[in-house]
Amino acid sequence: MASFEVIGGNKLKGDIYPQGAKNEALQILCAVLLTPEPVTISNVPDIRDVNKLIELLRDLGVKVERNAPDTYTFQADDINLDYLNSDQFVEQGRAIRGSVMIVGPLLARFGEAKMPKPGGDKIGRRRLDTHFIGLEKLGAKFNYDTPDVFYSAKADRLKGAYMLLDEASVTGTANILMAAVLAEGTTTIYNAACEPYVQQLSRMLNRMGAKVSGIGSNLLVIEGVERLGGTEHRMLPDMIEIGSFIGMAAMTGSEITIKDCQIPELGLIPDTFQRLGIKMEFRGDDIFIPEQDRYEVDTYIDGSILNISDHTWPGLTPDLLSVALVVATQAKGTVLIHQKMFESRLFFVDKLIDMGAQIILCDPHRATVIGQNKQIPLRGIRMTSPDIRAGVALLIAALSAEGTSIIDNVEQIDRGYQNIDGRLRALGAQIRRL
Ligand SMILES: CC(=O)N[C@H]1[C@@H](OP(=O)(O)OP(=O)(O)OC[C@H]2O[C@@H](n3ccc(=O)[nH]c3=O)[C@H](O)[C@@H]2O)O[C@H](CO)[C@@H](O)[C@@H]1O
Ligand SMILES: C=C(OP(=O)(O)O)C(=O)O
Repeated sequence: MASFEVIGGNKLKGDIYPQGAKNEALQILCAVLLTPEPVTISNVPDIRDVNKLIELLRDLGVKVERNAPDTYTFQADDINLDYLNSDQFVEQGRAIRGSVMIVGPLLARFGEAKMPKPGGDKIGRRRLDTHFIGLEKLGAKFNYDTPDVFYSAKADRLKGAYMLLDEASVTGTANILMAAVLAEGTTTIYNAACEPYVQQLSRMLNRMGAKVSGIGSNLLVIEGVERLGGTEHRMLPDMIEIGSFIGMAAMTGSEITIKDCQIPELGLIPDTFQRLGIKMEFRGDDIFIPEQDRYEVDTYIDGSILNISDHTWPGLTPDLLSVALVVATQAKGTVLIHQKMFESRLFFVDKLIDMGAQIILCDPHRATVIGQNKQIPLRGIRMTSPDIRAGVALLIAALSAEGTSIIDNVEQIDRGYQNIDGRLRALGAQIRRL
């Protein structure tokens, strides 16, 4: 297990480029299974979860060529379905959340798929009913009854259907969409997730010859086609990384420019940090965060305490609440952070409390943060990164803290942040991988 040693309290300065989006990459990579033709993808982040999925695809028979550090060509013209029965596949599938999205494409193209319970963060219950019920509506038959939680599914040609999802699951929508594009007839997915990731996937599928409409809304209509062809696709910048950098700049009182952000795709993210008091300027497509020694939390119009909570897109993504929470610890004012979707994502506040933050964990979903207005800085401690976003929030806390912090289990951070220590050092951070 690797660790970071962080000597906090330094101001950072400079430009930083966000990596390609992790959660988009996991969808887009699975979509290469839908065609025997080459698919070239650029702005692919060099992070653990994405590299693990690329390895899984390669082992499944996909030809993988790395044309540049962030660009790959994939060709799925010789898939070895027997690989799905191997122990190695089970191990790979269990290691990442995104692996579940091979099921839709495999069912659509080959009529069968297998899948262990996928991995990802242990941040609460992460059920897959939405995926499976949607695929069943298209005609797939699932077998769930295995003691080692290994799902298998079969289908003759899938048939389009109407479905109202019980929740707007992000990976669930992507999985069903990737199956529906090759189904016979029309599929309607109502209460679909509409994150930029799903929009990007839909546009890529259309470039491959699919007929997806309603992109960006919660009503997707898909007219099935016989086959899909190759395409080129460029990943969006990672909006969660952009939000993390905004929070990091504020906590460390640093002047930072986040380059090429595709600002129109960020939804409520900039607004949320502005409500926490962080000043920013949009300079073309860059976000400039000026040096600020203090920032003050907004209240509602009637003067009541601000509540920052997650919601399905276009609401605020749950993946940034840990960062918003850590930023609030040094703001002037009080904020209620309400994590509605996941029940185990706020427990990391214990570590922030050990660092001196004033937080009341009201219940597993809600924490009240009483900001210190930078009068009492956090202090460095030794801590463990419990999940990817809590990990980055603790890293931001450590960068702002007085003294030295050690963060253990940084593999969690490496799942989604490319060479984070190197990139932060380039901004002047004192961070070392142990
Ligand atoms: C690989 C990937 O892309 N992971 C993301 C994806 O996970 P993933 O696709 O696994 O998450 P889902 O969208 O399925 O659901 C996330 C959680 O929110 C709950 N839920 C979901 C929708 C809803 O309308 N109401 C509701 O309560 C679900 O029950 C579940 O507990 O989306 C999550 C929600 O944005 C993000 O945190 C993850 O980073
Ligand atoms: C929870 C996340 O990832 P995963 O779904 O891969 O666990 C995340 O990206 O914040």
